[in-house]
Amino acid sequence: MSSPNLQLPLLETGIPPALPEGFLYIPDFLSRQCADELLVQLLQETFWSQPSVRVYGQWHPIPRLQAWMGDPDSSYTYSGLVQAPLPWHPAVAQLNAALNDTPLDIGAELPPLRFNSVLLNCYRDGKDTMGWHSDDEAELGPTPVIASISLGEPRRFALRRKGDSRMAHTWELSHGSLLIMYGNSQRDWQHAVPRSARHQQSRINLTFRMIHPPLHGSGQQSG
Ligand SMILES: O=C(O)CCC(=O)C(=O)O
Ligand SMILES: [Fe+2]
Repeated sequence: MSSPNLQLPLLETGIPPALPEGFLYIPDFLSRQCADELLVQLLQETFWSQPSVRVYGQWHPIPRLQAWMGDPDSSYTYSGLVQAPLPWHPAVAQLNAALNDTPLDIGAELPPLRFNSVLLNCYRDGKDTMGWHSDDEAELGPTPVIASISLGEPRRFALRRKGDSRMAHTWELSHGSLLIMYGNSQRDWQHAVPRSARHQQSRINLTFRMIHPPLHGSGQQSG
């Protein structure tokens, strides 16, 4: 997949802040055309579902749509349920291959981008959200590398330090952007996609992950 520059206008918060160690943001990872095509294709062709998760003893449907894709051995425990992955959508497999081939020279100790699964989230509009969490489940290993690709309406992404309820960083993840979380990002930080009244369009986010068997994690996400 080629990735010439995206020429998107700078959005209100389009200039990302200086990010803490463990976060790398590349706004123009995909070309505009590639991002447009992927968005339409994945909105239509993904087997989206809206699972329920248990929060303080009560079951609630998650506030967005979701799908897991990956190699057959990459099942994942999510809020106590073992999730078997869907097979790779060809376009998502191609994106994974493109990530594998992406050279990242950021002067940090970043292992190669190798992933065996991807979690897709579809935010139908600004009412769909992702609550504060870290992707720190045991099967992701102690210092997971997660590659997050955003398509569609830019939504605000927020970071806060674990143990501190104040938001420390927030910026919009643009159409076709790539955010890499690595190192101690999941140990030290939580992230979220807050609800937003002014967003009306759909957004898809793909988080590529490497899931290491044995698969005995107890992943909990706060919706
Ligand atoms: O939608 C996003 O940008 C974040 C998704 C996320 O945090 C996750 O899938 O764990
Ligand atoms: Fe996450």
